[in-house]
Amino acid sequence: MDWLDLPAANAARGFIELPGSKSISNRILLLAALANGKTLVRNLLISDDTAQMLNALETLGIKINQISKNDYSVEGAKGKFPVKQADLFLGNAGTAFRPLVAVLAIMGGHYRLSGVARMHERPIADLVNALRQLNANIAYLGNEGFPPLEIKPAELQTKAISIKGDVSSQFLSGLLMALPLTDKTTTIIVNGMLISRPYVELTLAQMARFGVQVIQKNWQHFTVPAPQTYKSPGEIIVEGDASSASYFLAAGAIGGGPVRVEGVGIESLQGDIHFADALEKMGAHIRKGKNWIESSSPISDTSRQSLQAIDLDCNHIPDAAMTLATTALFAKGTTTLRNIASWRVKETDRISAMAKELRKVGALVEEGKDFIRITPPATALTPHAIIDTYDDHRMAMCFSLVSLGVPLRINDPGCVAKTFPDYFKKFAMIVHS
Ligand SMILES: O=C(O)C1=C[C@@H](OP(=O)(O)O)[C@@H](O)[C@H](O)C1
Ligand SMILES: C=C(OP(=O)(O)O)C(=O)O
Repeated sequence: MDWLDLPAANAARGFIELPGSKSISNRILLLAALANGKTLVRNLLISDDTAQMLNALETLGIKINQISKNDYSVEGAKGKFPVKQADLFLGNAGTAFRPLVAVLAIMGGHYRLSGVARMHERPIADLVNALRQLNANIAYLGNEGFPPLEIKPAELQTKAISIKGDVSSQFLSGLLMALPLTDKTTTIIVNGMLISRPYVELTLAQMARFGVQVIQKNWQHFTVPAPQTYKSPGEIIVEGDASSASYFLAAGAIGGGPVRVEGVGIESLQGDIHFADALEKMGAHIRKGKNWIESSSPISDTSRQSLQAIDLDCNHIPDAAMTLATTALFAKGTTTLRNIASWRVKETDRISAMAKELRKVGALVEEGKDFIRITPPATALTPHAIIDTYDDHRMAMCFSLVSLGVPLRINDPGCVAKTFPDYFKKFAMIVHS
């Protein structure tokens, strides 16, 4: 295993152009592949997760051309993938795996979908159960309730279906994107709590860009008129990734700043732009524009002051909330991040991984089923900790912030390739000693 030694830095300031949003990139690729007409996708995120989606779509017979580094043209297949039989490997990309299961279940072909070992531990039963209500033919090839899956052709029955929303919003997003392609209108009822709601809003917004409408009564009741056709909007520019922005904004709030991220701003639909509001609650100075956000440390008349701890329900920002956990190391008091049960079924058990690694730098940490509580060490952070990253890009990126206090080693830094391959190069551009 390789590692990266980060020296201690005492300031953060600068400007970062964000890579494209993972969530938007993979939605746009899928919808462009299903659309009528050719779509030019600009500023696509180039990372493991988007590579999984691109490879899968090409395997399914979609013609995709790379025009320049981040610009791709996608030839839409008018709602039907040309290839009717395929084995797809999707790594650990939830934004590829979940929507593709939903779309392929209604495609009338024979498909197998698998991923890395961790993907085979990430639940998918709620989505499979919803699709089975439509009479989709889906079998578990390994453990019941988890990938890998096999999908076979089936005579679909359209009707009202229900889905649970408390494990992952990606199941509902997948259904919403797939159902317009069926023959008849379906109603979806969400049973119980819907977590990570901004991602469902993002799904509906991307579908609307392709001319497809969903009638929504509230967040528990959706009617998907069908058949509908996705129509290429011609050109789409993918906005910057708001979750990736969180590390730089936190650095600005901890290390003086200003740090400005360019690519997302007040008009963004990505839920993770609200990470900036959480930083503001901690005392950071935040400025926002149409296409940028900037952070600086709290300033008093006389000196730079430290951040304050917060107690926050993080259900709306599940990914950026992880950044709050390491930012809490630089805040006065005890920070509690609540309503984060989904962390346990993502790239790793993120509550347990975060607790274990935070303790290595001297924090006092309490964890529960759906919360984490962090008190920074009374004196100073422990220098030279060796941080394990659990093949979780966000663990690696979050812990880079510790270098604003003390030097540390980050094991397997390459795991950032899932969403941000040149993260550490960009991080080095804004930290100064
Ligand atoms: O739909 C999406 O693009 C995502 C939804 C969220 O997952 P959950 O809905 O499982 O919380 C988020 O954590 C993930 O990184 C991306
Ligand atoms: C949870 C994440 O990824 P996925 O899309 O694989 O669910 C993430 O990027 O933090």
